This record gives sequence, structure tokens and C-alpha cells, in this order.
Amino acid sequence: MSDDIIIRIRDLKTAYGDHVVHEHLDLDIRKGEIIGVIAPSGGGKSVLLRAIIGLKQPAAGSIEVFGKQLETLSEDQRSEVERRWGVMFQDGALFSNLTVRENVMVPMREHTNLSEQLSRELADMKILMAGLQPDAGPKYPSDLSGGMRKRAALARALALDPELLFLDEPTAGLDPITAAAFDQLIRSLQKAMGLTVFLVTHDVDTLNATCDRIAVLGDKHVLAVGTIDELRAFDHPWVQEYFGGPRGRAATGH
Ligand SMILES: Nc1ncnc2c1ncn2[C@@H]1O[C@H](COP(=O)(O)OP(=O)(O)OP(=O)(O)O)[C@@H](O)[C@H]1O
Repeated sequence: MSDDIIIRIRDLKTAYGDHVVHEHLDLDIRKGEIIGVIAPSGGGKSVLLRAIIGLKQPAAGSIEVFGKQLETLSEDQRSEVERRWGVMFQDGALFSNLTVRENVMVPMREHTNLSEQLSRELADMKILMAGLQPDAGPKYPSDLSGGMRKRAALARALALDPELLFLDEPTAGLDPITAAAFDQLIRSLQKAMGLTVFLVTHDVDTLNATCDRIAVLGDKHVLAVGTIDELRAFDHPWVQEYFGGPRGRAATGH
């Protein structure tokens, strides 16, 4: 496998009972890129993310992450791979009974032997990196605004200095100013940490502000992958409407 492909998906099929979500889906994610994944609602973006990180078993096909197929690995090997990525789920998935700092420490406890003291210090660093004030650490998720909760979830996703970051709808539910600040944060973290980012979104502003390439899911597979300009020229009704509609045109300046 070429070193610059971090995720390689071939002929993937996923299904829930008789309901096929993906079929004959191929996709390569390159090292260091921010790739946006778009689809109509219910088009299989989140299920694709879950399949890549091993939470949804494929019905057929293969997914390699860092050159390894998760289902062929032992538990220890799998844990080694899992600690190289961070995931920010759509609803944040923070533990409501833990403080922000304790939430960020969860992956450290799970995957490392770091002392409590060092874990706390590292967690506080991630909290700052995610753009929160230091006093956010002892707060509970319920004490935070929606935007701050997203940042707390991002801090947890960054806990283990990942090479690969999965973001599921990071700006959903944020006001435009907070969303734009989050877009900038993703971009600057990507640069500073050399991250590869797999970003599921509906937000055409986020795509425009952050993504190097965009993959369009439709008809159960990847319809097209390319830059926004390449996709604007792609002859498919949904893609044309997405980028050529009023929101798409406003976001991309066309
Ligand atoms: N746990 C589940 N059980 C049964 N069906 C599921 C489950 N999770 C997802 N699905 C189905 O898989 C399909 C794809 O869902 P998915 O959540 O990936 O879509 P999406 O593109 O992320 O949608 P949205 O933009 O609305 O978040 C949908 O038809 C959904 O109903």
C-alpha cells in the first residue's frame, strides 16, 4: 500500500438487515488532507464513518486504515491502531457525569499508562488547543454552551495526539460565527499537527473553508471525489443542486 493513502476502501457493502446502505463503495483518503464527505440526509455518511472505525461490520469488501484491516487484528493490535485516531461524534458523546477534563482523560486511561498527574496536564493542554478557557476543565458538559461542548468533544478527540481525526457534523447546530471559528480551528490544527481529517458535514461553508477534497456519496457509493471546483463541473443533479443552489453559490463565491 502506498504510504500516502491512510484509508483505503474497496468494494464496501454495509447493510442493516435487508436495507443496504453502501454497495461497491471505493474511496482513498490521502495523508494530510481534509476530506469532506457529503450526501443527502440518510445517505450513509455516519455509517461510513462507523464502518471505518470498526463500529459497523462491513457485509462485504475491505477497509484498510494505516495499511491494516481492523477485523484481521488481535485486540492488542487493534488498540494500537485505534490510538492513532480521534473521533468527534455528531452529538459530542461526552460523558455527562464526568467533567470536561475527565472526559479528555478517558482515552488516555483506556490506551496509555500515563500517570494521573501527567494525564491531567495533557488533558488541560488539549482543552486549550480546542479553544476553551482553562476554567472549562472542571466544568460538566451541561454547564457548557453547544459550541463549547463541541470544543470539549474535539479536545477529547485530540487526547492521544492522533494522526487521523474523524469529525461527524462538527458545526451542526452552531451559529454562523461560532461555526466559522470552528472551521478555522480545524484548519489550523490540521496544519499544526499534520492531521488527516475525515469530515462528515452538511455545511457548505465548512466544506469551502476547510476541505482539500470532497467525496459525494449517492446511490450507495462514491459518486465523485474532487475539489469544490471539480465537483461544480460534475454532471449529476444532486451535486449540481448542492453547489449550484443559493447556499452553495454563496458559500463558494460563484
Ligand atoms: N443502527 C441502525 N439501524 C438500522 N438502520 C440504520 C442504523 N444506523 C443507520 N441506519 C440507516 O442507514 C442509512 C444511512 O444512515 P446515516 O446515519 O449514515 O446517514 P447520514 O448520511 O449520516 O444522514 P444524516 O445526514 O441525516 O445524518 C439510513 O437509511 C439509516 O436509517
